[in-house]
Amino acid sequence: MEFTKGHGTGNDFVILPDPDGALDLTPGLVAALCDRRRGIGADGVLRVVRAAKHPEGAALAGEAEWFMDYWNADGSLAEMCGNGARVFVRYLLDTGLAEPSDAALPVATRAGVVRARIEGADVAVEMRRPRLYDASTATLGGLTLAGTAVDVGNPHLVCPLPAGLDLPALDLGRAPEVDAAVFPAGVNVEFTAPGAPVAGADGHVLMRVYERGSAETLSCGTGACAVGAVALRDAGRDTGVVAVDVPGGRLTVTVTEDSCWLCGPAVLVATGQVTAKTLHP
Ligand SMILES: N[C@@H](CCC[C@H](N)C(=O)O)C(=O)O
Repeated sequence: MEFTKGHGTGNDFVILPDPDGALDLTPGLVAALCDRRRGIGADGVLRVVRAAKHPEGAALAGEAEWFMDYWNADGSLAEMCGNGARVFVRYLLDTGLAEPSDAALPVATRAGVVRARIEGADVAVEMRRPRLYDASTATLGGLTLAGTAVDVGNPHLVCPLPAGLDLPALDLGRAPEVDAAVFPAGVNVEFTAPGAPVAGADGHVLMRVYERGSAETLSCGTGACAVGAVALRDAGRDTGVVAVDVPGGRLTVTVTEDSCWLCGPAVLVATGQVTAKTLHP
């Protein structure tokens, strides 16, 4: 099996080219590939498959040639992955599966079609506008934090830390406890603190994330979009630009009237061959 390894602000992926949807990708194989000691190691898998050849992509084949079949490291599926979409587009362009053009490149996902463009060394992806829909809480150890539930195609809970709590000191070694009635399918939880003003941005937020299906990661693109939307709401704004600093770097989130752009670096670092048999004892 041929693979490429890539990342966006340290959110890393094993990319599997499978244009015709021939690969028997299972939760067990995904978890084995993502294992950081016994496999290649990653936060998730991106299968690159023609939309027409994937049961969940076929309906979108008229709008996008490629379907991003995204899997979390534990072998679960997710609707959307913002950094994954940016890395996916980098892969399509670098391998010649898509041509660079001035027009935005459409990619089909479980959350619908997203559109991407290259901005210098960065890849920007336009996703749906985050929908803030509820108040809830996350409990970490003995600490319960208030947060806002946000739908970015996948579910998020954004919890700003009260003054006096140190973001780097949070222990994200275990999953935060959340309200299963609000998040029946689980949730990605973002913890935030205010950042110093950044030129050209309406807001600046520092973020750490505990991802559903992948534990703590160095970055989460949809999470950054959720965080950006909450920061704008808290500043009394509907639209604007927010710089979101994650442990893996900086993402720029631009919330417009009807969509959300996520921009940042997307890098391919290695290619190789892996044998499913070796991964599966
Ligand atoms: N890291 C991703 C989000 C991946 C999916 C998430 N863990 C979920 O289960 O919803 C991103 O960059 O958005």
